[in-house]
This record gives sequence, structure tokens and C-alpha cells, in this order.
Amino acid sequence: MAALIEDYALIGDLQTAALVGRDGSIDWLCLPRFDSPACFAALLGDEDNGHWRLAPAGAGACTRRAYLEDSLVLESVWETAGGAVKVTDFMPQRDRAPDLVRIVEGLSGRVEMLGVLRLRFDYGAIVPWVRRTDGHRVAVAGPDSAWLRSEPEVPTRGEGPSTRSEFTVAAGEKIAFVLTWHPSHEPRPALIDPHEALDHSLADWRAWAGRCRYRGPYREAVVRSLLTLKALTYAPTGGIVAAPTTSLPEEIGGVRNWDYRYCWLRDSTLTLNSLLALGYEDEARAWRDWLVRAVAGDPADLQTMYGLAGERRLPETELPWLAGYERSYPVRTGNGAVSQLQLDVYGEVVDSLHAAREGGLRAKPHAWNIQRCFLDFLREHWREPDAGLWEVRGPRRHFVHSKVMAWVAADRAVRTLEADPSLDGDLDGWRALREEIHREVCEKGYDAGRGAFVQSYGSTELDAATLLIPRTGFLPPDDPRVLATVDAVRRELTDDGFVRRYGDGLAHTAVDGISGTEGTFLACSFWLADALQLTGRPKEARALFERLLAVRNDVGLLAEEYAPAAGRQLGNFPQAFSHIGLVGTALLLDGAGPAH
Ligand SMILES: OC[C@H]1O[C@H](O[C@H]2O[C@H](CO)[C@@H](O)[C@H](O)[C@H]2O)[C@H](O)[C@@H](O)[C@@H]1O
Repeated sequence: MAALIEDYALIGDLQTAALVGRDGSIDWLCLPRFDSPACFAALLGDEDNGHWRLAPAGAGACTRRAYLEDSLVLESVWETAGGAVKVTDFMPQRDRAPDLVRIVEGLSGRVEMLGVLRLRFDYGAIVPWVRRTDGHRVAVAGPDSAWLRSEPEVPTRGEGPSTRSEFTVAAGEKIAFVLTWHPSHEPRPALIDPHEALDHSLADWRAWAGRCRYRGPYREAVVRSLLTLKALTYAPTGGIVAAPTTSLPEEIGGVRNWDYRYCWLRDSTLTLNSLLALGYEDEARAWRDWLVRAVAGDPADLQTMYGLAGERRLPETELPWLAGYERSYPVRTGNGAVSQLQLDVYGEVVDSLHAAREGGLRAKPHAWNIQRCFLDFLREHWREPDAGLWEVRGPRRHFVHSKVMAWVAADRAVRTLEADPSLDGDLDGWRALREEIHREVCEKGYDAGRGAFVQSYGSTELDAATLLIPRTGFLPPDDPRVLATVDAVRRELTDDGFVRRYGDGLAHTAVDGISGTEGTFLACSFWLADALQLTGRPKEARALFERLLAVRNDVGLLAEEYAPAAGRQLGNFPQAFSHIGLVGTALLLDGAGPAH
């Protein structure tokens, strides 16, 4: 059975990522890209679906573990009766083939170690042929091959469905294992030196983290979140995935299990804003260029999400051979929300390009053309109902947040033109559009009787996304309607102080058309902290923020959701949305401008 979600740590090479449990088992890894089929899928089934455990024989969870400084190099230490041993796990940034490196180092005494490797290609479905060649164990099936070697060589043997290595490590000894994925039709991949690769990886991550401009009191948490966001970036294209996993459930045993290994425009723009606010212009530029390529074409064809290279077809299917995380079934790949109309996305993209421009990123003519096309599209379509930022699968509605973000698109376009009249655009028309949307949202989106902005026109349901209203500039933080909305969300949408997206229980299904319910949504909880700060309650904002920091796992990672009663993280992990929220709130508490 897989571990608790919060028991996993993340390692990655900016093209894919793996989850390492406290027991030394790597239970999730997709190769060669984030969205490729997993070769270790025990996370969503059992050990037979693929995993790689390397730990002292008979041991359980490690005694302690941590990332080595500001890096994605993970060190896990076991103290056993015979002595102490450290396993250092990382994925070097790759030249060609992806490598997973595990260096075992004796710290004291002598420790009996056991390695169990079960490679299962295609999400745990395919048992490969394993042979020995050239000092390697090579597993091959279909298009995939994986090569395992160790330095110095330790004996391995096949036992049933796995490759086992039993060896002893004494104080001062180091044994490095390297697992390399390669297309099966190609000759053996080039070998890396695992120790040199470790030095390079550390130096790269250190240098990257050192560029962070944040100097406030939450530096450790902010830097870890930024490292996590960076790890979710697919370096060859600049695309950013929402999370490296699929189908970690929003409810244990439930059906709310989605594939997040794609680039949502919403999540990516928010990631970009965080990176840009803290000095990472290169990533911002790479993503902006990715965006320009991905969305090229008719704005009516804009998708809410794309593949890592901008692919458009992401058909949602189920993997019936996987039992699901703690029996949360189905396990899905692809994502049906890809074809939804979500009007907020236009606002998020225009806002982000506006922030990039203001942040000093040299504008690209294409980027401005995209914004103009988006405005043309919104002028025609902003009055339509949509699926909203929560991607509901029930009937379309007039979501207040979607309309507010349509206003944001018009507002940022107007402001860009005002600042640079040499640009081409319909200043008067966009001003009128901005005015019209504002009037309608204030008329139809605010329920005076209820004393709050509601989720959609005509509904009495609340929605945590309305907490974003003061951050967008749609209304000032001291507007009585904003104050009332923040209070209503706090009163009615919280669970032990953490915020739900909307409704609860049956109300949940009524809103989104999916059975079951879910935990509190961490990004929304950060938004409440932001709203408290903006509306003059800084002590309460800080207190909530610090409670949220305490939800992070031992290595600083957050999933999408949190179940306060069970004290468990839920949903895909680690999730960009949650870490974006953390960075944004840290900046806001520090007096900096909005990062989301
Ligand atoms: O709630 C149903 C929807 O849940 C997922 O969407 C959520 O994740 C996205 C990626 O982080 C985020 O952009 C969105 O706001 C969230 O609601 C799922 O991907 C959808 O398919 C599903 O309909």
C-alpha cells in the first residue's frame, strides 16, 4: 500500500519527477516526461505496479530526512542496530537520457541493505524482460528500456517479478545506483558519473535558489515553494505542470481523481507571477514564449490546458488495472476539462502578460497580438455561462469569478494601452467593456440580502474565489461588499479555519456535478489570509498563514487539499496552486505587491 501523501518527497530533473517515501521506496515516476506513462505506479496501486525500494533490510521509515540545502537532492538517514546509513536520491538535469541516482553511504557501523526494483512500464501494466548486459540489468518492453548499474558493482538477482540486491555498507563506503531510461531501439545510453552529477545538481539548485529576491521572515518556506514550482517546469519547452501526479484523490475512497500533469494556463500564469515577483525572469520569458506558441490560432480555440509542448488533445481515460490510491478509483489520465469554456483564463493570461511587461520583460509583438485577440473574443463572449475556474462538470453558469476575470482582461489591456499609446488597440471600446462588466457583476453577482458576492448569478452559494476580488483591483479592499464577502466566506466556508472552495457534502455535488465531497482547498486558504491582510486584519492573516505553513510536510511540500479532522493532505502532490498561494501570501504579509 502506498504511504500517506505527505510522506512523500519530490525529486526531479525539470522534465519529470519522482516521489520518494520515508521508507526509501520510489512509488511514482513517469519517464521520460511528466506526462509519460509511469514505470513506478505503486502510488496508485501496489508494489506490483512498480516501485524501487532501497533501505536497510527489515527497516521501516527513515529516522530523518531533508533536502540538502536549497536543492532537490534528498537525503534519508536510517539509524539501525548495526549502524547508520544515508541514501541520497536525486535526478541530475539531463543531457540526453533521464537518470535516477541513489547513493548509499555508510555513516557508522555496518548496515545490511536491501534493494528491490520492480519496473512496470505503462502505469504498472507491463512486466518487462530483464537481462544482464555490460555490467547492467536491462529491462525492456515495447518502446521503453531501463538500465540499472551500481558503482562499485553489487550483485543483483532476479527474484520473481523483481530485481533484488542485498549488500552490506560499512562506515565511509559509498555505493551509487543509477537507473537510466532509454528508448528501447537505441544502443546503451551514455554513462554518467553519479558523484560528479551530484556535485553539479547541488551547484545548479543552489545557484538557482540564490537568485531569489525574497528576504522576509519566511525565506525557507518561500524558497522551498519556488524550488517546487521550478521542479514542475518542463525545461525543454518552458511549460509548467499543475502537479507531477495523476489521481491522488480529493476524497479518500472517492472519485475526484484527476490528471494534473499538464499545463493549465491558469496555474501556469500564477506560477509565473510568483517567479517573476522574485527575480526569475528567465523562467517567465520561457513560459511567455511557450504560451505564445501554445495558444497560437483562433482565440475561440483557446484551451484551459495544454500538453508540455502545447499539445491540444488530452483525452480523459481510465486505467482499470490500477486500484487507485487507498482504493480511490478511477485512476485517470488525460483531462476532460480541456474542452471546457473557462472565461477566467483570458483574464489570467492578460494579467500575467501585463505583469511581465510591468516587471521589465521585453514585450513581444506576438504577445500583444494575443491580448488583442483575447479582448475581441471576450467582447463577444463574456456574457456566456462557463465552467468557471473550478472546472465544474455540472451545467455552465455565470460564475462571478469568471466575469471578474473578464473585467481584469479589459482593465489590464486598457492600462497597457494607456502606458504605451504606440500600441495598437481599441482604448475606448475596452474602457466601455470594462465598465459594462463591472456594472453587471456588481448588480448580479452581489447578493445584498445574503451580504456577499455569490458563486454565480442567481445562486446563494458562496465561492472562495470571490476572496480574490480585492487582489484584482475590481473593488478596493475597504469596500463594504468586499468586507462582507470575506466575513461570509470565513464564517460559512471554513473547516477548522481552512477554506473550502464552495459548498459541502451534497452542496458540493450540486455545484460541480461530481459525486462525493473533498477536503479544504489550500490555495483558497492562502487567499483568505491575503484577504485578511488586505482588509486590515494583519494579525489574523499571519496566524492563518502560519497554520498553513504547519500543514506542509517535513520537507516543505503541499498537496492541493487538506482534511483538517484527519490531519491529512489530499489531492495531487505537490501542487503548484498551493505553493503559488504560499509565495503570494508571504510576499503580501511582507508588504509586497500581489503575486497572484
Ligand atoms: O473540481 C473538478 C475539476 O478538478 C480539477 O481541476 C482543479 O485543478 C486544476 C489544476 O490545478 C485547477 O486549475 C482547477 O482550478 C481545479 O478545479 C480537474 O483537473 C478537473 O478535470 C475537474 O473537472
